[in-house]
Amino acid sequence: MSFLQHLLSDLKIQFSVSMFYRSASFSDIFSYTAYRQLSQMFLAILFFHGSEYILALASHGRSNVTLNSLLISKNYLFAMIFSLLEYFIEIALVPGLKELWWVSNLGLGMVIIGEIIRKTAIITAGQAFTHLIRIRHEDHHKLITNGIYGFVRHPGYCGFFIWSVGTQIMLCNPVSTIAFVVVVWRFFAQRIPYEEYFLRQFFGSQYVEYAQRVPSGVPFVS
Ligand SMILES: C[S@@+](CC[C@H](N)C(=O)[O-])C[C@H]1O[C@@H](n2cnc3c(N)ncnc32)[C@H](O)[C@@H]1O
Repeated sequence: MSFLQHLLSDLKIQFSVSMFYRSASFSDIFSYTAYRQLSQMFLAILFFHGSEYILALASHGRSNVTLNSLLISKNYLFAMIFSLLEYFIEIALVPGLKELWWVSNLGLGMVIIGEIIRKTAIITAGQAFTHLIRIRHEDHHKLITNGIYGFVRHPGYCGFFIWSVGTQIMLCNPVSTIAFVVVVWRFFAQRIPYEEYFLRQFFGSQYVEYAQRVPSGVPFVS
């Protein structure tokens, strides 16, 4: 073997060895678990907000859509930052908690199902689905009772509830899971009666009959 071949093969071995040690120490700090769960979280958030915005553009047109349609409020940002802090603290102190893969995969399933329910609602309602609750009737606003609205009256909220709680179960975050259930449920428990007050004004007995026949889709909200 020539000198050059020796040198190249030495370099190859050293490179492989250093790669091995690099990834070994890297995996001690940023484990596969953290990498996978945080990537799933990042993708879930990116897809949720991106698709909300794109569907709002498709239904209402560019001139009627602002960045508010990304649905990123201060409270929401606070909740997500809190949940990431919880995740990092727990993975450092009790890493075994994050290894409950059946829990994490259940959360991932909820994220996917919640997303499907919400986006099906947005597509079914079309122009009737506005991010701000309508308080004045517009001629083109028709009552939607078909498709997914035939099973629950508030599939958009039902989907978001499942999606948001699912993100926290996916991260195996016990504190944020409970906090998200309480906060998101309270938010919809107040919003639904307010929204339905106007829907009854717009559609009268047609809405009353619909509300009697079809459940809200948010637990314990009639
Ligand atoms: C953010 S969207 C949520 C819709 C619904 N609550 C849901 O969860 O799928 C709120 C807008 O949808 C309208 N809306 C809600 N239910 C509706 C229905 N069944 N038919 C037509 N418009 C509806 C309301 O007037 C409001 O402006």
